[in-house]
Amino acid sequence: MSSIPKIVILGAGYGGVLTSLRLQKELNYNEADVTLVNKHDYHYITTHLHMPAAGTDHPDNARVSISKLIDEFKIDFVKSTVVQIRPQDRKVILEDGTLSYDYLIIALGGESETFGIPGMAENAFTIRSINSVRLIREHIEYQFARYKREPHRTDYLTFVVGGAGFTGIEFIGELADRVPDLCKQFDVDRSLVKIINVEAAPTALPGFDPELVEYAMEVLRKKGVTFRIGTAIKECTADGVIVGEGEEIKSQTVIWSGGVRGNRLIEEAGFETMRGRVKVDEYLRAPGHENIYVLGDNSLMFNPEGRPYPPTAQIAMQQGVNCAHNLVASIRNQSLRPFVFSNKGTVASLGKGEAIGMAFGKKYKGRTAAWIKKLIDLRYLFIIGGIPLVLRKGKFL
Ligand SMILES: Cc1cc2nc3c(=O)[nH]c(=O)nc-3n(C[C@H](O)[C@H](O)[C@H](O)COP(=O)(O)OP(=O)(O)OC[C@H]3O[C@@H](n4cnc5c(N)ncnc54)[C@H](O)[C@@H]3O)c2cc1C
Repeated sequence: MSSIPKIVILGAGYGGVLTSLRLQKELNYNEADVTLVNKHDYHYITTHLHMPAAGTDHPDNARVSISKLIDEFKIDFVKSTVVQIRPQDRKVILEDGTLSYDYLIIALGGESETFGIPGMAENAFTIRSINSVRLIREHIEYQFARYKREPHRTDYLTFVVGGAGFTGIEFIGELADRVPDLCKQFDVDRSLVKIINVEAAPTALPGFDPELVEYAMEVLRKKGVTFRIGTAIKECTADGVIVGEGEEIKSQTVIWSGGVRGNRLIEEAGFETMRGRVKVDEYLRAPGHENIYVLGDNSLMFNPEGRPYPPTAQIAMQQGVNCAHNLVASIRNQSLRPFVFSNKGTVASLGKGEAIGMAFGKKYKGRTAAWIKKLIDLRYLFIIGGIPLVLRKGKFL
């Protein structure tokens, strides 16, 4: 190891940003050389992306410039795309250069998991980044404009959302709120617009309390959403989806939110993975690599009952804090701290003023849950950017 250890953090999402912020606070001058690499020069607030995707908010409100978050005197930021991780050489290959490291933090976020459904990767949209939601937002408006030119094509006005997990449900809530405005803007009869949610599992929002799930579905049904729960999508084509026993739902807009996997670069680097996620040790390190930490959607950890923790921003943030602590401890030859997840609860938005959630050991729904969701979002802004960021972005959340 060189005299000043080199720490390279891949990805400025929830895990990467929290690791960076903690390191810049805890490390002493010249104790380590820290580099943060990210595809874009902004951090995006993934938990907010369902709004710009549906068009109920502007994409800019879901992103923050990285230079406003980190202290560039303490952390070098490199805007680049990682193309290869080479653990055997302790190097990371970027699209425009190479970085060597003593400690590596992999926090590149997840990718959409299509479970091999034919045509899904090619024909469906996914809600994963600022660029992906810009596309969805524009596409939705375009369908209304197209319908006005070809009024026999009602498939332009049919929106299929695959998956009734967190992302799918939050997006549907926003889309259902957006539709009346679009109908007004394009002089379209609301009854012609269909929002269909198709979910293979026997319930929407698995893991949520059944009473809250029923409430959520009722709220969304009242907004005009049709649920096809317990129905698998067999294929996605350029003309729609094939579901169940071969029924075709014609649609020009399929949004897939049915699954998340880890980043492909991790498998390609030779790490052992399950759906692209590395089963990390109690200190968040990849097995056999004491100098490589894997966080957030790229890591796999199990709860005391032996079930994997779902990939969430909440766990990614807590892992970032723990990872920074362990990096500093490693450099100072102190003992590492095992990661213990502290579940603060989960809230799913159902559109304006409506949400369901479990927090502080209690169930919440309606306006109260929507307020808790807002508080969670504001807390996040405060953690990463303090009061100035809360004042700048908070009003949009
Ligand atoms: C619509 C939606 C709503 C959600 N709502 C919630 C919620 O309410 N609560 C909750 O807890 N979780 C929620 N989640 C899940 C949560 O957003 C993720 O679990 C969380 O973002 C994971 O954090 P991460 O640090 O692993 O990765 P991410 O936050 O995804 O960050 C990964 C970063 O790596 C960058 N990157 C990727 N590939 C490369 C590359 N090759 N080179 C360079 N940079 C790269 C990306 O640009 C990104 O900045 C939601 C997810 C979605 C999609």
